[in-house]
Amino acid sequence: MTRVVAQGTFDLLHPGHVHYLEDAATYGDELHAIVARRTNVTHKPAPVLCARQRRDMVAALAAVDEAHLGDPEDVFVPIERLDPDVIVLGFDQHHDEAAIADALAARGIDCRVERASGREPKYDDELLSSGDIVDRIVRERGDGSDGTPG
Ligand SMILES: Cc1cc2nc3c(=O)[nH]c(=O)nc-3n(C[C@H](O)[C@H](O)[C@H](O)COP(=O)(O)O)c2cc1C
Ligand SMILES: Nc1ncnc2c1ncn2[C@@H]1O[C@H](COP(=O)(O)OP(=O)(O)OP(=O)(O)O)[C@@H](O)[C@H]1O
Repeated sequence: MTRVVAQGTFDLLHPGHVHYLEDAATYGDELHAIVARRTNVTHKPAPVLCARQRRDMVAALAAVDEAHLGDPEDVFVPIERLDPDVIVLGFDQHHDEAAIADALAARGIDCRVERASGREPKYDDELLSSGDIVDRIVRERGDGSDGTPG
């Protein structure tokens, strides 16, 4: 059995997330998804949804065998427990493959690091970004200041 790990924030699921997880699943037999804790999402606004809700939605996707809450402090704790054969990074994730490979080697974890493919929108109006979904909600539902009902 080849065990694969994917990870991300997975706030407000959209087809880009589904693409990433389906692509990651093709790297092995069993896909585990790690859901980032709010305190570790420092490179963009904090997620709207709590970590348990994000985990439960990711776990409901067909490509995912198990979804796990990330560790709040040490991101390598779940990796040590799951002991994957492959970690598949998202196509646009800021993580550096070589740095992760070095950290894995330092901990004696024998695991390769791959990068998933991206997914283009299928049609004009498709939103493939949690941040863009939030922006559209704020713009179109807003607080009533633009005349629309709050
Ligand atoms: C191998 C790996 C393991 C990770 N494990 C965790 C974890 O246990 N807990 C956590 O909060 N974040 C973890 N992260 C970090 C987040 O998933 C990630 O850095 C980021 O916050 C999510 O970014 P994105 O949703 O923009 O892709 C891990 C990242 C990597 C690369
Ligand atoms: N269009 C897409 N194609 C492929 N993978 C995607 C796409 N959008 C997101 N992903 C992947 O899903 C994973 C989790 O994404 P994340 O939770 O950061 O959502 P996001 O919508 O990209 O966030 P935001 O747009 O708010 O920065 C990341 O690895 C990311 O690469």
